[in-house]
Amino acid sequence: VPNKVLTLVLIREEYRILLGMKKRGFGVNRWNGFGGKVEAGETIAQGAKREVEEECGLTLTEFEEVGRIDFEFVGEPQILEVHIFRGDKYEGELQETEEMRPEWFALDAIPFHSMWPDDAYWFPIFLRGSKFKGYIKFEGHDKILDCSLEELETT
Ligand SMILES: CN1CCN(c2cc(NC3CC3)nc(N)n2)CC1
Repeated sequence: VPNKVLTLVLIREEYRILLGMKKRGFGVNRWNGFGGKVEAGETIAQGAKREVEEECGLTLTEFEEVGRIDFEFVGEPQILEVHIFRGDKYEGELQETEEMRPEWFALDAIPFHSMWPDDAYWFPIFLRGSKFKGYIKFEGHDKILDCSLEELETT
């Protein structure tokens, strides 16, 4: 079964990061970056930029892919291949949408208890500016069975 390619964008400033409270669908009631599926005819980066606009109204003007995590769920054949981007510069007005309620968080107050459990493992690598790739196996949506993360060159 081919992987399902998804995007995740974390817009980060010096001392704060932009997250959105997911109001419906996959990951509902958890804070997360912005992202979604990659559509036919668009690159992964174009898909990432589109999802940010759709989910919070901002237009990314500078962003780069910094990580990739393959997620497996016990009992499900399809791997989620999540491409993670750091958003550096943006334009536009932050807005709440049907999908997401955006909010800025201080880097020392990231609400990990209300996020996907894997975030606590790879956010520290992301926040020190490293590139990374990993594989994380879940049982359901709350239990991590295996986690392997590799830090690549430091950007
Ligand atoms: C489009 N979405 C869906 C997937 N996603 C995930 C997934 C994730 N863990 C995986 C066990 C689910 N952890 C974060 N932080 N984000 C990014 C946005």
